[in-house]
Amino acid sequence: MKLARPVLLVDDEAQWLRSLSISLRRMVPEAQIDTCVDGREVMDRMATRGYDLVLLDLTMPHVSGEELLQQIRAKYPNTRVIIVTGVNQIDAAVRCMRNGAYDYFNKACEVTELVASVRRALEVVGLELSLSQLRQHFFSKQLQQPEALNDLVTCEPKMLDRLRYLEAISVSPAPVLIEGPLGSGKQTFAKALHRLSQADTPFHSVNLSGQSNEQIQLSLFGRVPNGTEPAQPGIVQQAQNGLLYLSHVDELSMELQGQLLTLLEQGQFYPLGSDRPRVASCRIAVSSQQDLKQLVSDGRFRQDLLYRLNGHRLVLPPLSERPLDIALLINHFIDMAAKDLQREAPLLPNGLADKLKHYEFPGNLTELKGMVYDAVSRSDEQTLCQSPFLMAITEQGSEPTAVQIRFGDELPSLAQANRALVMEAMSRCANNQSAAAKLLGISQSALSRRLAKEGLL
Ligand SMILES: Nc1ncnc2c1ncn2[C@@H]1O[C@H](COP(=O)(O)OP(=O)(O)OP(=O)(O)O)[C@@H](O)[C@H]1O
Repeated sequence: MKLARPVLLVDDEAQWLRSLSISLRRMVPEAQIDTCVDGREVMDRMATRGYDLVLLDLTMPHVSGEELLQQIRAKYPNTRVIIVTGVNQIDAAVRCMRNGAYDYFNKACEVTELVASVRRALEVVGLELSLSQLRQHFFSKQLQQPEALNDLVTCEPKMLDRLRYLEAISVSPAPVLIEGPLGSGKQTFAKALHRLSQADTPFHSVNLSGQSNEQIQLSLFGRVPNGTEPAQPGIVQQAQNGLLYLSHVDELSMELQGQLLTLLEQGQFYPLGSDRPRVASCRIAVSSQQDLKQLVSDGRFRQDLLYRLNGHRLVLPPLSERPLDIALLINHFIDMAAKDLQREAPLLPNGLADKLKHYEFPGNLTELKGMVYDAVSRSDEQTLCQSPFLMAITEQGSEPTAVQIRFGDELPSLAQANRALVMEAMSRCANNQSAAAKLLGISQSALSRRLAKEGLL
C-alpha cells in the first residue's frame, strides 16, 4: 500500500494553491497535502511536520522561493523541493536545480506534468526511506515487530534475514516481487508485509493463473455499465490504500503485462468498457514460481515490467534448503491441525524430523502441512502417526530418475565422466559442497575426498 506522504504547497496565490491541491489529492492519493500562502511560515511548518516534498513558488513577497530552497536543503536534506515558476523564470529555475531542487515546473504547462513529477519525487523519498530502514534493520539484527510475523515460523538464519528485509521494506511504497517454488510461503510473506505496514487497510489477493485475459481484467479493473450488464467494481479499486497481492505473475499474457505496467508506472487503470483512466492507490506485491529474469531472456516477460516489479525482491528457498525449520514447522502444523480437527495435539515422534531432512518436498510447506493434517487425523494415540511421511519418503526414494546423457562418437572414460559430473554439481551449487554432495547422492566427506583426489579443491 502507498503510505501517506506529507507534501507542502507554498504559494502566495491562494486560488492556484486551492486548484493544485484538489488535482493532487485526486491524482496522487498517497500525498497528504498541506498549503501555505506565507513564505515566512515555511520553516516553522517544516519543524512541526516533516515533509517529504515541498512545492515552492519562486516569486513570493517577504521571502523568495530561492532563499527558502537553500534553507530547506540545509536543514532537511531528505526533503525534495519542486520549484514552481512563472513563464519567464527559466534562468532562476536552472539556478535552483543547481542548488538542489529536485525538479521545476512552469505554471503555464499542463498540471499532469507536475503530477508526474510529484509522483516520481515521492517514489524516490519512499525508496530512500526504505533503504535507510534496511540498513538500520540489518545492523540491529533485531525484529522490530515480531508479533506481525507470527504466521512465519522459522529459525533458519537465511529466513530470519528475509523477515528483517520484509520489515525494512514495509515502509516503502514500491512494488514487491516474491519469487519461490510452489508452496514456499510467498502469499504468507505478502500477508505479513501487509500486517507490518498498515493492517487496518484491505488485503486482496488475486490468482492470475489459469484465467482468461477478460476474467483477469474484470476481476482487477472492474467494468463500467453497458447495455446488458451492470457496473462491477474491480479489486484494484476495492484495495484503495491497501495491499494487492497478485500470484503467478509469470503466467500473465503480454497484453496484461502492459496493463500491469501502466498500473505500476502511472497509478492508473481502465475498467472494461471505459477509456477514462481511474486512479489506483494500492501497493502491489506479486509472486512468481519461475525466475522472471529467465522469462525475460526467453522473450516471455517484459523487461520494463520486471524492472518496475523489482523495486524490492525476495527469493524464498525451497523447504529442502531449510532443514532447521522442519521440526518447528511440523509442531506448528500439528497445533493448527489439532485445533481445526478438534483433537488433542499428538507428539512429534523422535527421529521423524531427521528422516525428513533428506526428503525433497516438491510441494514445500503446502505439502508438509497437508501431510501433518493427514497424520493428525490418522493419529489415535499420543504420538503423531508417521505413515504419511514414511510413504512419501519411500515413494521418492524408489522413483526412478530418468537420466539422459548425450554422448559423442567417442565415449569418455569412467574417470572423465566422474570428474565432469562432480564439476557440474559443484558449479550448479555455487561450490557449496554439502548441496553438491546431496545432488550427487553421496556424503559430503566422500565428495570432499573426491575433490581432493581430482585436485579440484
Ligand atoms: N514460514 C511459515 N511458517 C508457517 N506456515 C507457513 C510458512 N510459510 C508458509 N506457511 C504455510 O504454508 C502454506 C503454503 O504457503 P503459501 O500459500 O504462502 O505458499 P505460496 O508460495 O504462496 O504457494 P503457491 O506457490 O501455491 O502460490 C500455507 O498454508 C501457509 O500458511
